Amino acid sequence: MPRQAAYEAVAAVHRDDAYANLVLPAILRDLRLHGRDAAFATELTYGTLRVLGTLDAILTTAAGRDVQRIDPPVRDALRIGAYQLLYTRVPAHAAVSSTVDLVRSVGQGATGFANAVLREVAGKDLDTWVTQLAPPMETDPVGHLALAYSHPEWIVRAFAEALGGDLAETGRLLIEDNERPPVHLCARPGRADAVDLADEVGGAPGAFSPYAVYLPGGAPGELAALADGRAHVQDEGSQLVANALAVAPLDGADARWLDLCAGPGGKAGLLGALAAQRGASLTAVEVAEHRARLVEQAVRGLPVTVLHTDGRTVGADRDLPEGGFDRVLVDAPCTGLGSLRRRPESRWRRQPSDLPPLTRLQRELLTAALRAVRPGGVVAYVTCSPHTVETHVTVTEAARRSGVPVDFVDARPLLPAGMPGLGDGPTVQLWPHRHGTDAMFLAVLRRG
Ligand SMILES: C[S@@+](CC[C@H](N)C(=O)[O-])C[C@H]1O[C@@H](n2cnc3c(N)ncnc32)[C@H](O)[C@@H]1O
Repeated sequence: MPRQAAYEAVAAVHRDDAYANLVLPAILRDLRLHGRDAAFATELTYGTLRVLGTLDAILTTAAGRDVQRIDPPVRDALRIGAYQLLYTRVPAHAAVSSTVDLVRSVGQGATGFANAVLREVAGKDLDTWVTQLAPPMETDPVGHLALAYSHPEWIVRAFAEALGGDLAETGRLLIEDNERPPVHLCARPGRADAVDLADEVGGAPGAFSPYAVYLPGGAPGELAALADGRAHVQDEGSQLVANALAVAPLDGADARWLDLCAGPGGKAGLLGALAAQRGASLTAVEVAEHRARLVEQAVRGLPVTVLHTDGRTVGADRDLPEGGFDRVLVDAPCTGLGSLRRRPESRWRRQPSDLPPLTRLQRELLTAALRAVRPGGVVAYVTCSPHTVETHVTVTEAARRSGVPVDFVDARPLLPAGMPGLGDGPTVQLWPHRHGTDAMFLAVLRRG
C-alpha cells in the first residue's frame, strides 16, 4: 500500500505537473495510510523525486534504452523500485518483487522487463553506479556533482558560484538538499516563548532565532499552539531575515512597516507580532488573491492591514504612499533554489529561462520598496534563492537604477551574535549545510 501511494503521487507529479506536498496527503487519506506506512510512502515519494536525475541515469543504463522512452507508468514504478534498491534498507528481493507487482497493476505485459531492469540495478551499489556513470570530478566537477547528488547542472553551477567556487562545500550543500528537511516553528513574540513552546511540543529551541523551535518527527500535525495563534510553521532562516529588518537601527519614526510580497504570510506573522510589541503597524501587500486571503488568516489579531494589490503600485495607490514607511520588506518572488529540500520536484521543473522574468520583477519590486521607504528608513531585500543573479545582481542593479540614494547596511550584526559562516558582508547568505536553514539571502539598504 505505501508503494501504491508513492506511485500515485510520483505519477501525478509527472503526469499532471502536481506538487508532491499537495497531492500526497490526499492520496494517503484515500488509501487510509497512517503512522509508519504513511511515513514510508512519504519517504519513497520525496526521495524518488529528489534523486530522480541519478535514478534515471542508472535506469537508462540498466534498461539499455533511454528512460524517457519507457512507458510513463512503468518508468515511475521503476524509479520507485530503483530508489528502494539504492537509497533505502529495503531488502533487494522485497524491492524487486513489490515493484514488479506494481508494474503488473499499471503497465500490462511489462513485468518481465521490469524484473530484468531491477535485477540489473540491484547488481551494483550506489557508489559503484556513480563511479561508472558520473564524469570524473577532476575533469568535470559540475557534471560529477550533478550526477552523484542528483541536481541539474545549471543549479550546481549556480550554487558553486554563490559559494565562491568551493566545490567541496558545494557537494556538502547538495547532500543536505537531499535530506528530509526539518520543521521549524516560530514562537510568536508576545504570545509564546520558544523554550516553553519547545517543552510543550517535545522539541528543542532553535540554535539561532530567538523564536525558533525545532519540531521532532517532521510533521506539525494538529498542535494547539498553531491552532490558537501562538506559533506558526516557518523555517528558522525566514525568521532571522524578518527579524533583521525589525532590529535594523533607525533614527526617527518607527511606526509604519510594509511587507511588499506577503503571501502566504509567514514573515508578516512574525513582523506583525513584533510590530504589536513596538506600537507599530504593518501593511502587508500580496498580488495573488488566494494568497492575500492566507495572509489575512496568518495575521489575525495582529496590527496588520492586508492589501490585495500589486506591490509596484507604490505612489499610485493611496495606501502605498511614496516615502510613507519606516521599514520595508521585499521577500521577492524567486526560483526558490534555496529551499529545494522542501519541494522535491522543483529542481527538475525550474529552468534557467525562469530567471529573466523573475529578476525583472524583483528589480521592479525592490525599486518600488525604495520609493515606499522614507529617507533614513530601511529596506530588507530577501530571496529564498542563493542564485547570484537573483541576489547580488538584482540588488546592485535596482539600487543603481532606482534614482533613490541608498547605502548598504551591514546585515551581519542584525543576525544573532556569534552566528557562524556569514561571510564578509554587507549582505548575508544563509545555507542549509552551514546553518540548517533554507538558503535565504538578505540585503539591507538604507535610503539616503
Ligand atoms: C517569496 S513569496 C513571499 C513569502 C512571504 N513573505 C512569507 O514569508 O510567507 C513572494 C510572494 O510575492 C507575491 N508577488 C508576486 N508578484 C507580486 C507583486 N507584483 N506585488 C505583490 N506581491 C507579489 C507572490 O504571489 C508570492 O506570494
